[in-house]
Amino acid sequence: MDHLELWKAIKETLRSQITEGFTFNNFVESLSPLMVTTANNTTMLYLTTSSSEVADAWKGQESVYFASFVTAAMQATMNLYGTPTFVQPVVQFIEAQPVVVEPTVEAASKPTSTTNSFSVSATALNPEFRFDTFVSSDTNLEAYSVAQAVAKDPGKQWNPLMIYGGVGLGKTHLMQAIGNSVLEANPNARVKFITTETFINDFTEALRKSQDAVEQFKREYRSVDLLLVDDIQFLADKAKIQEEFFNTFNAVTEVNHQIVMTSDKLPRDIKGIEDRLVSRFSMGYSANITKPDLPTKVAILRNKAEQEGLQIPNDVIDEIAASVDTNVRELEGVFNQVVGKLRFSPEPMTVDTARNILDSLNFKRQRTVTIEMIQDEVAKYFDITIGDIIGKKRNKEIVVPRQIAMYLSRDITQESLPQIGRSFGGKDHTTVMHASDKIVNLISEDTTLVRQIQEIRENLSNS
Ligand SMILES: Nc1ncnc2c1ncn2[C@@H]1O[C@H](COP(=O)(O)OP(=O)(O)OP(=O)(O)O)[C@@H](O)[C@H]1O
Repeated sequence: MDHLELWKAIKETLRSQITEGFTFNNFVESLSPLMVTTANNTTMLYLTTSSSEVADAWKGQESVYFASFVTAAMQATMNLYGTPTFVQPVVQFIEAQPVVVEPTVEAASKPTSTTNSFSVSATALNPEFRFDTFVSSDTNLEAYSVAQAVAKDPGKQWNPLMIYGGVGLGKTHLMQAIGNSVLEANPNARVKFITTETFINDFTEALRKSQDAVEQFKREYRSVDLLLVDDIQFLADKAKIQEEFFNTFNAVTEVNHQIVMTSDKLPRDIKGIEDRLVSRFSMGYSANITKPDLPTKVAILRNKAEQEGLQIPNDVIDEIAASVDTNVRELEGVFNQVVGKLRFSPEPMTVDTARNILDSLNFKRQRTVTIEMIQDEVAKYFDITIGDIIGKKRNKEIVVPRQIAMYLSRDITQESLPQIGRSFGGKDHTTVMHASDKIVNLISEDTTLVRQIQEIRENLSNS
């Protein structure tokens, strides 16, 4: 769907949902779609307005009202078309002439013409990705602190900086926060943010065009003060591109300019990356970001609500945070959906209405499962006693359930091996390790065991 069709469909949705709101209609009518892009599983719709009042309203206090309506309608429209991405409408003020919006990854990487002209891509930094909008906690503190140090003194101690971790955990946010911070301190700094995909596209395009284009590619990629490269795992198995990246890397770091990269894992764990690149990447500092715990998720949502001027009851925020256990991108997406739907709903914004919406979106509150709960469930399932589970009997009818309980305790709870051992009648941590390894090995060949474990898991989540 292009930006025109998407905006038309959104307007239809808005029309069918809004009964009052003359001002709102004026607001919607003053917006024009500029382009739509999708990156990092988020679809962004850029809208422009020539009304400074509308632009101010979008940014100011009224944004609570306008933005959440437009976001919810955009999400509803995308859902209708079966596109499960997260959405973000962006409104920009333009004066009489249209402004040129810097192309994002996809737009930028497309060839702009069929002539021989060549230009490398420029991707704008997201102005929202700043240090002050990033919630730091134990799960990202190391990356957050080093990123701040790099932003303060780029090209010095931590070069290159590699931020690695799972999908949607804030790697791009932190990396761009460095860029935004460097530009704030020095607006003339040459900061270049690209995804690895853009690098590959640019280089391939330059090779296809001419030697001059390749020279231009080299000049532009190598003459930066700060190079931010997202998702370098996509360099894997691309020998020619890796060679060019290696040269770019050397050119930038040799003159003490800074490189920051993100990746889904440590470079040495990415298959298909040449050793010399792995060794270069390991020269600086690698910082890991892991999944946020519950207090961090709550803090992220409170922060978001505050930034957007939304009055959301604390228990509603807690309920959303406890229900999404994947990553921050999904957490924010679910938050937007729940808050958007609550706004359309005639029901008051309570934890019960939020719960109903979460149920309809298929998000269940994650309960904290304890070792004791697992022992209890396993004992019930196999019709034995807790005493058997934590005791020392060696007959098969007891030993296998005990091993299953240890395996599940290791898999589901956050407890350490020694702690699990203590909870099983003071056993050694190696006993727990062997027991759960045994089950892991058996799972691959024993379908009855797989079914039993599955049923116990289901019982645990339903109890
Ligand atoms: N600690 C945090 N505080 C505030 N917002 C966060 C935090 N972590 C992640 N986010 C938000 O979550 C969303 C996803 O983050 P981001 O795009 O940086 O993830 P990523 O790790 O780069 O994911 P991917 O691997 O898919 O590229 C962004 O909107 C970001 O602002």
